Amino acid sequence: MIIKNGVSLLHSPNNRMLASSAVFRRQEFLIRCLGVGGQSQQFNRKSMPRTMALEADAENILRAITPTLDLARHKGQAGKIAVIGGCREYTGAPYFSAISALKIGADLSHVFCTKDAAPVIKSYSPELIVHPLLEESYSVREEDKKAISEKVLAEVVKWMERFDCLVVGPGLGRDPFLLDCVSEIMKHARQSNVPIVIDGDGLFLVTNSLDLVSGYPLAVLTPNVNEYKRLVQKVLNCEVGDQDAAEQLLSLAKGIGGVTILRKGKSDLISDGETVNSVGIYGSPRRCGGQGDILSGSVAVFLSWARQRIIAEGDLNISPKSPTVLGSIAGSALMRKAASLAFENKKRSTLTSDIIECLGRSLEDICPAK
Ligand SMILES: NC(=O)C1=CN([C@@H]2O[C@H](COP(=O)(O)OP(=O)(O)OC[C@H]3O[C@@H](n4cnc5c(N)ncnc54)[C@H](O)[C@@H]3O)[C@@H](O)[C@H]2O)[C@@H](O)CC1
Ligand SMILES: Nc1ncnc2c1ncn2[C@@H]1O[C@H](COP(=O)(O)OP(=O)(O)OP(=O)(O)O)[C@@H](O)[C@H]1O
Ligand SMILES: [Mg+2]
Repeated sequence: MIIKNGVSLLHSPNNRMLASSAVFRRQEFLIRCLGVGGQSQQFNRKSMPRTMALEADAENILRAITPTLDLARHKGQAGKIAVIGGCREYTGAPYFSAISALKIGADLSHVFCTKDAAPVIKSYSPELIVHPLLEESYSVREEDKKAISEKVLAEVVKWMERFDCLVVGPGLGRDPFLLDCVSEIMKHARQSNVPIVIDGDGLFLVTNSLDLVSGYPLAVLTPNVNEYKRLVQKVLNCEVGDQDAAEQLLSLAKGIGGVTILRKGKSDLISDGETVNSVGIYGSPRRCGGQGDILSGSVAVFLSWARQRIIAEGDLNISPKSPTVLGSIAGSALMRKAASLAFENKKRSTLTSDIIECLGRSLEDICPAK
């Protein structure tokens, strides 16, 4: 392993899974430990026993990718996000994700949800653009399914080119017909090179249909404890505790062809199959539902911003380089800072909406608007 200017390269000599993988090719894996200001150190392969994830310099990354506010910019340039989610049972999750994207600084936030969910989501906020497009099996006759599926896809495709990022899954539900339609939407997004953040029931879908994301470098998966467990069982055919956490995440991201995975937990761990970063900024001990939804909207915005900057300016002179990893680190850090701030005020009664209210101030503390 080499640690140089806060960036460490390492490998895992005991990792049979990686060693046996066709893609391993003896390369070394990058683990970021930015901002530690440590001495450069050299390790050879044998002296490094296992993969480690070291803390990312999230605040610097946030500053590097957040666009300045400029009177010359027009609506849409700070990001257009679409959330695919929202069904009869769950209307909060897509709302939390989409409104978080706006509160962080995206210009436009759309929600594509089922017909039942749309009026409810619209009533939470006039800021969101809500499309009542998706259908669940109960409302569709068997003989109409093909035509309806084509209509849904055609409607979403009309908008697709305009989006900087999709978030697929918050409150989507697991209806098979609906998930088939969403698979087609994802295939189209992929053909159009639109980044996709996949969370909640979107992870249920891709765990059962890995081809939807496998090998797509603009995909970010944001599993919670249960979602991660299901992915590990499916892809690595083992259990979560069977391997060191960072090493297992690296194998998993590699196993899905280099997608980025943000494993949520006490510390968030992020890997694209080449690097492992951790974000352990103090968050909140409250685990109320909906915090993962904030995270998905947050990652979508920062990923869009990182990608825009990289396309416009080339090398941003920060590490890591990948826009999906940068977006994940920034999204995680901001969510955790906002959760900590909300908890300071609300303690045991902290709710997801309290955290959303703290997103703006948390970003302002790191990158002031002026
Ligand atoms: N207000 C809303 O509309 C919300 C809807 N949500 C949606 O609900 C759907 C299902 O998401 P879930 O997160 O419940 O699915 P999971 O598969 O993660 O959870 C299923 C079950 O596991 C339990 N569980 C969750 N986290 C756990 C942990 N850390 N350790 C042990 N057990 C745990 C839950 O209590 C639940 O009974 C998704 O579509 C999601 O987006 C959630 O995002 C929460 C908020
Ligand atoms: N033990 C923990 N300590 C501190 N922060 C945590 C912990 N677990 C999760 N988080 C943070 O909370 C956020 C949401 O993670 P969580 O695991 O609750 O997602 P989720 O189950 O998908 O949430 P949702 O209810 O929205 O579906 C993440 O950004 C993560 O950093
Ligand atoms: Mg979730």
